[in-house]
Amino acid sequence: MIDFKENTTYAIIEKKSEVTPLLNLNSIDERKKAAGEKAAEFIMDGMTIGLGSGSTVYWLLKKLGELVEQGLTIKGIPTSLQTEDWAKEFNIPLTDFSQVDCLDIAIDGADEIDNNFNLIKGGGGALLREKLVGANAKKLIIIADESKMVTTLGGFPLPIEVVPFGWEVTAKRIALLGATLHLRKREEKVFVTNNGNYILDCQFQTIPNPEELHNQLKLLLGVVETGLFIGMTNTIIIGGEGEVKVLNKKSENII
Ligand SMILES: O=C(CO)[C@H](O)[C@H](O)COP(=O)(O)O
Repeated sequence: MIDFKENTTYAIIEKKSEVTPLLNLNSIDERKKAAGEKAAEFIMDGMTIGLGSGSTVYWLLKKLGELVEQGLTIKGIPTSLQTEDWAKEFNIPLTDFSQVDCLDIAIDGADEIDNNFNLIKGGGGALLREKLVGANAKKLIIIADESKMVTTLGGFPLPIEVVPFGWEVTAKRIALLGATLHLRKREEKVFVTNNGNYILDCQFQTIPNPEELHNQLKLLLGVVETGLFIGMTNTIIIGGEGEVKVLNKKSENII
């Protein structure tokens, strides 16, 4: 586990990182909830918001639902059908990219976060829509419990979305890059993404250079998108033991 207070990677320049002590954050779920609820503080009236996917985002949506009930005016673009269902359950108004060119903010979970705030995403299979939404937002905030923080990516098998046709040959080409992989299944049936594609879960030994690997993968015919999110976020909110931390990445443009 990384000690953020002593790790210089998280030197604060743009905005001070912040640690809010909270009691009783003992379980992973409580930490996810704390991170999700903290993220709601970044939402302002009138914003259009990219709504990520996963169990941490659930808590954000629940909180946003409460704020909407109290009069907050927002619109969200969901990154999965599950998120769309939750947003509807919490009465969060929705929109889409036919109405909105650029989102004010997107908030999403992650499966792994490295020292440089690069991410592995796609554990829930929503990586393509998540990347589209994150890439079309002015700011992407990542929310997670502390267990997602790693020094180097690759402990979590990298999800890669591929077209169903010929997935077997696409898988062989990915394996040549050094991965052990399998086709994702749920209850013994092939898992199909919200875009009608398949997911290959690819275990690389480690991923010391995520950008290079992402670029290599994207050159392979049949690969739709990878779960590597590189340089897309400067802010992560981490629920840890007894506290929630807002960490801002050191900006390379500021001396
Ligand atoms: O990338 C994702 C889905 O595609 C999720 O954001 C990621 O899997 C984290 O999920 P959780 O908050 O449930 O741990």
